[in-house]
Amino acid sequence: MWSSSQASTRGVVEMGGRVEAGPSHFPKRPAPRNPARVNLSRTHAVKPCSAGDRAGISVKCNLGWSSQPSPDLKRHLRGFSSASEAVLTSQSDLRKLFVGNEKIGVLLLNLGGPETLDDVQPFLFNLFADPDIIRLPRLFRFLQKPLAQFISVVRAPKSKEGYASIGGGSPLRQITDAQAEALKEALCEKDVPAKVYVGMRYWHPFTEEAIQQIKRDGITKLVVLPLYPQFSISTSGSSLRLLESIFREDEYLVNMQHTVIPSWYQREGYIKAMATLIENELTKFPEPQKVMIFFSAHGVPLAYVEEAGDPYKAEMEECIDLIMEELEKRGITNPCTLAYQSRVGPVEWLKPYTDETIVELGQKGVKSLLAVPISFVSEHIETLEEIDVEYKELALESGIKHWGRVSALGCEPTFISDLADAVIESLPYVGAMAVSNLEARQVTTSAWPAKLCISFAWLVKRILLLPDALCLGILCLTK
Ligand SMILES: C=CC1=C(C)c2cc3[nH]c(cc4nc(cc5[nH]c(cc1n2)c(C)c5CCC(=O)O)C(CCC(=O)O)=C4C)c(C)c3C=C
Ligand SMILES: [Fe+2]
Repeated sequence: MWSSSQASTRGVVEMGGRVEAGPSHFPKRPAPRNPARVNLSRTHAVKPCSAGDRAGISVKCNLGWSSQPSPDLKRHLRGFSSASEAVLTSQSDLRKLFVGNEKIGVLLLNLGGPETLDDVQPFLFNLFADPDIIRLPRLFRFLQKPLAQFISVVRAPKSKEGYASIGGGSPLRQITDAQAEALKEALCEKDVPAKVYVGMRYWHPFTEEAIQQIKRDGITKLVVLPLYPQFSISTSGSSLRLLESIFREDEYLVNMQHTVIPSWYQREGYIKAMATLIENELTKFPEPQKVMIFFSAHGVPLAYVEEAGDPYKAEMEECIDLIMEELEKRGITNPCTLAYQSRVGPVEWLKPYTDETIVELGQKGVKSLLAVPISFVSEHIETLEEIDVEYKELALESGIKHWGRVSALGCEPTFISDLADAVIESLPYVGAMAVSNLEARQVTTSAWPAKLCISFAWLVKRILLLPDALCLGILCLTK
């Protein structure tokens, strides 16, 4: 098991070994229970399915809607049913998935990013206006938007510099669109024709726009798939909460059958694809077996995990255990370490921090480092600028001689095929939204601890680099 301090040291101390993996192998490992997950409808953890099921599927289908399950789909679902207690048992159950003119849609949820430098400030406004990013006490909710306006205006110049250095905007939209297209094709090849939509949280195409298109297209069964492998309140949670509020207001959507795949970091295809990227990158080092595999995950404030029950850290650690187990099966036994990057604000975030860990590794004599971004499946500002430029420079200054970085998965075929399988395996769970779930979620939300609410003043201080006195003023305001 990982702990904050272990993560940065054990792999180093035990050069040639690595931090011990969890006790079981991943096909049997259940997803940890997740108290903070949004219950949009019937969320479920999709379990890995056998690679053998996928072999030989080469049926190209025409675009359009299927009204009958194909033999391939039946085989998929049968495999899933016997392997992991899926709810469908008979042919007539299977047919229920496709009666009449059912239209399957997949909604990919992602963060979104500014496409031009002019978009940066309004993008930041949307981000900071999100109560899952900056939480204000109920009494001060009316300040959310003015505060977001203020912070976004002050932070924009620094953010713009970052986006300017990676070509003038975020590549997220293009990459996510390409992933959507690839997923549609993969589903089609598996004989499950579906439309794939992209709904971004903070920039175009916004989730609301995707939902309008889903309604115009008359989708009747929707699979909601956040593009974050691990669940966090601040990412998938925020997107699902927004979606839930959109659904609640809309009669069509309340009645539309849907399901949510809340996280999928434990899936075999994803784990194998990550392991392959690492394996390939290791060969580029002069002495591959001596390279420290350095997993760098996006951080979240510690209170999200410790107070609000965010499963993010647990899922991250399990994910890394699984990747290392897979590498071990391939005879790769390099040391590894996990650290968290991109913190904003002086409140404590998940530790160890990436920058501090790099310096420590240098001091401990590590000479070769392979950075592996682990919390996101697209290239973005934090891989292209923070890791490739800032952390690389820091590493070289700290005595690291050889630096490498694993690319984000993007449209890697094993990964996309696995996402398609996740969608197919989720179809038996598609069902109508239960009102009681909505109520349950509202209770969960309002029960979030007050500590999260007041920590925002410190966040604001750090984002704006404000002096302590002013920060204390903001803090007093919120108490
Ligand atoms: C799993 C991934 C992410 C988590 C968890 C996350 C939490 C989180 N982020 C901020 C503040 C900012 N994030 C910004 C950009 C950004 N964040 C993620 C992913 C996660 N964030 C991505 C992929 C991106 C980049 C998008 C792109 O355009 O390429 C930014 C803006 C960039 C900047 O100015 O630095 C901010 C600010 C908080 C506060 C938080 C948890 C509470
Ligand atoms: Fe972020």
